[in-house]
Amino acid sequence: MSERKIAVVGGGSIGVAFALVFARAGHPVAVFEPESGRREAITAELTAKLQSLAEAGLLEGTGEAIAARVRLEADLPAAVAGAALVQECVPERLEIKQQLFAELGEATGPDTVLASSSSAIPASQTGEGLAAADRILVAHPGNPPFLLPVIELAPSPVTRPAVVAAAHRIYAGAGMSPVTVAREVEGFLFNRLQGAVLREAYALVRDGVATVEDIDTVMRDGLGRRWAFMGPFETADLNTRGGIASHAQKMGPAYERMGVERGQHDPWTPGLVTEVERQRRALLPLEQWEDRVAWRDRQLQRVAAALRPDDA
Ligand SMILES: NC(=O)C1=CN([C@@H]2O[C@H](COP(=O)(O)OP(=O)(O)OC[C@H]3O[C@@H](n4cnc5c(N)ncnc54)[C@H](O)[C@@H]3O)[C@@H](O)[C@H]2O)C=CC1
Ligand SMILES: O=C(O)[C@@H](O)C(=O)[C@H](O)[C@@H](O)CO
Repeated sequence: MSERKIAVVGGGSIGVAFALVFARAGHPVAVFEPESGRREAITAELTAKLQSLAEAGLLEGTGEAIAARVRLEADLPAAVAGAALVQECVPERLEIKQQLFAELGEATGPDTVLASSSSAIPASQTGEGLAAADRILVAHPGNPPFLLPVIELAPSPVTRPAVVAAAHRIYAGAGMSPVTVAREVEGFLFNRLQGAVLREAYALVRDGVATVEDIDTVMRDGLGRRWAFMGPFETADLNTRGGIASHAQKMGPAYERMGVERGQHDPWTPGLVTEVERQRRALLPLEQWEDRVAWRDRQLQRVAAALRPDDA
């Protein structure tokens, strides 16, 4: 549990979710939301989410005690005063974020981490020209962050490493799974991966290959089940005897042709496959492959049981 204050700026979908994440971890949370209708809805939304988590057995402590740590502040300076970290959760519009971060730079001390929830806008754009740019980074969650623990930390080239480390500690301490994006790109990791799937899904509908419903069924009843507990590399590694190098040999040419069809020629070159194989073998020696495949199937059984309809 941490007593360090967190400020959430923007009380919409993600702002309320982040307020829950940090309050659940014991932080006092200040929320600044300028729109009165939204502000009036925040407490009830927070309470409802906490109650649902408690009913699912996913809450340590009482919802009331957690909600009591969240306070709505009437103005921005009061909300961010003394905060260890500010989580920006305003609309995905560069001009709004740039204006806000200019205000945040003025209203906070040199040790306050300024984190943007942005889905795709790099910190180098959000903090462009600001003295506080060296303490701005993107900390992008999946929605909702109180149930999807991954958070991708995307610093700009001028973000101080100590700021990234401080952010990592705070998010990890709040039960999240921080990953650090090594080089600044639009959309970071989560939305680049999600975008690759969505681009193909839209193209398949455009070309009359499948319906929206059938494509979602392939994801829900297929890929999504495996991806609920494995990433794409571990999935491929366990799909093929011999591991991911064997998978690349068997499937690489077909995936390359599919990419060319979409105007994207990114072949899995021998050097790239060697590097991916090196990283995978460091995580799972081939002699453990059979055991890991058995683990995979046990996990899929758990997922199947969890998703079984209540009236089954
Ligand atoms: N909704 C989602 O699935 C996810 C959203 N994000 C990102 O999080 C950010 C917020 O997204 P949402 O919560 O969905 O948006 P939202 O529209 O639900 O909430 C934004 C809130 O910010 C308030 N706001 C507007 N200008 C403000 C200002 N200057 N200062 C303080 N508050 C202000 C609005 O009144 C509104 O309540 C966006 O950058 C979005 O891309 C990131 C991950 C997932
Ligand atoms: O999909 C998510 O949860 C996030 O990666 C997002 O950024 C949002 O979906 C975003 O694309 C829509 O606000």
